[in-house]
Amino acid sequence: MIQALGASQGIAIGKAFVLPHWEWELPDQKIDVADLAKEFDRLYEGIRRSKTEINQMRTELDEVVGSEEASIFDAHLAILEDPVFMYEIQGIIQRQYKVAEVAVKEAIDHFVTMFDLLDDEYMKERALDIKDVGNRLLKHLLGAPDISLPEDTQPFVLVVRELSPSQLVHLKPDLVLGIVTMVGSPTSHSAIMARAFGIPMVMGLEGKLEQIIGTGDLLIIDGGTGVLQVDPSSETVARYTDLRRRQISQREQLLSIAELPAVTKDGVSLTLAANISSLKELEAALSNGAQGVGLFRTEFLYMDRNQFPSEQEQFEVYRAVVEKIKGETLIIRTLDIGGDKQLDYYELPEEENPFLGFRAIRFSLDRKDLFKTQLRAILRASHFGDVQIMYPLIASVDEVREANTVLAEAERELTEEGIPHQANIKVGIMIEVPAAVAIADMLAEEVSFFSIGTNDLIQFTLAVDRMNEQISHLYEPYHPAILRMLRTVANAAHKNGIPVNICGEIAGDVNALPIWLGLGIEELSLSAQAILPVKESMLRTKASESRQLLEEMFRCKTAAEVRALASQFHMEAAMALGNIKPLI
Ligand SMILES: C=C(OP(=O)(O)O)C(=O)O
Repeated sequence: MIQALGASQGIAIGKAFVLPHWEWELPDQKIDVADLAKEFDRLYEGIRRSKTEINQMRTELDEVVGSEEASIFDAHLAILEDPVFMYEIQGIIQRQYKVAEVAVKEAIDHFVTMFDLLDDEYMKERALDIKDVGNRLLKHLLGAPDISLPEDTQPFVLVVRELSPSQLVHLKPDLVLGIVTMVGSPTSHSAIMARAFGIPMVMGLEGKLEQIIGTGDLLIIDGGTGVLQVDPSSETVARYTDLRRRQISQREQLLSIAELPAVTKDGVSLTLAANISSLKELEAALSNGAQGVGLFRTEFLYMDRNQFPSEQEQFEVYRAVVEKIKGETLIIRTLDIGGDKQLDYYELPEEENPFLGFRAIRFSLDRKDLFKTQLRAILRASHFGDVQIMYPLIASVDEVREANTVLAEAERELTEEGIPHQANIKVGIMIEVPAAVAIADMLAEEVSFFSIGTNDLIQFTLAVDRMNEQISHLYEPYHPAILRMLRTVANAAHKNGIPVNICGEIAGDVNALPIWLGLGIEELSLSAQAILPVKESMLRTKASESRQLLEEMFRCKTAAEVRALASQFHMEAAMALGNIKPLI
């Protein structure tokens, strides 16, 4: 068994097809000075063909999975128009008299090496984009065919060193059972698209691909746990076949509770809202019974494009979302850029610790022009439904007040311009910085709700980088320190009569449900796939028993003890109903 990173849920069992690395032989010749112009013409023709092809793929993808995913190709077009990339290629041709193919290859290698050295997940993804675009350009210059997948064979599990979005777009979901890549992280564009296509995927295998898997090997991949089995025994195949069948039928059965209210056995309700970053994700969330949106990560509207989105563009998206959720609440988080989320068209300063740096509300308060544009768009959308605003990474009362001053200005402007919007829009904050926990009582007096961003709160509290695989075992949501922080925040909020939401990934862990019920949390905001499992858990859980369990958890000194209590509670409730049997 090999442990990799789970990037797209689901189990795939099938024969491997190992995609060869995209490498071509390049002509080993120099050009005459007199032929320079001709060589540039060849380069420009290659660029033109590459752009046409990318535009075609963009249109195809738009039809299949939607414009959000298709916009990945805007980043590819931007590379072909990037003056720095182009100067590098032109410079090599002009100064070293190298043919266009060699110049393109050297430019790709130069930028990819530079980005890889940065040891930054985002830049590594950009390196992958450059390689993808550069290879396409090379293909056109050389007149080489596309590397194609077997079309007329049985469905297979695709194994590839790294997979670019443009390779992924050509995959036929009914032929590709699953995907294994050596390189990449679950936040990469390829992983996002695999999830959109519903193809199970594991990423980040260590070692040499060809030493691990060969074409024709039988593979099992579990995109939920990140487990990969190469040439498994017949017992393992039978076990995973059964697990796969049960996962599929569990998902189908769960759909039957999509319309039921999320209420515990003893009548306590908890709103189960959705975390989304696009309209496309909203559709999946709604079909899973989401009650509104608890976290709209707006930064994705700012990514994969060439400039900041205008007020009108943002307004149209926010309005479309609030209209789609029909009377439910939409919580829009203002731009949380920085950290691992960068913009191609705006250079954020290079930082030693970007997660602790110039990001989120700090960026917005520095660029009040951009912040006000976003607030105006949100306010305008608030005329069409229940929209609330949420500021990210708040660490002080001052930040809330300063942000509210910009909000008041935006509101005044709209009033003066006669543009309709909701008066006194509700404003809440993310609680994700330990300082905000310590002053939660003071912050609670300033805002209408809290939403605990456990992803960041855990990394900051435990001093464990959430992106660092080497210390991922220390990233522990069930740490007693985290439990205590959650209690501090819940108590401060409830004392001031404001609700508390949880929007970090831990909200989707069914074992954690008694913690939320015990603390009296009002809303969980979840990814689409997590909504129904959590609801199912709620329907067979008693809030009164959860409160007792939480008391016991608070007496535990280690995360392992807390975890054991949580999972035992969950298993007992499930087994009592006879709807869970141990999976493995
Ligand atoms: C929801 C959160 O924010 P992010 O978008 O950074 O995951 C969080 O930190 O829990």
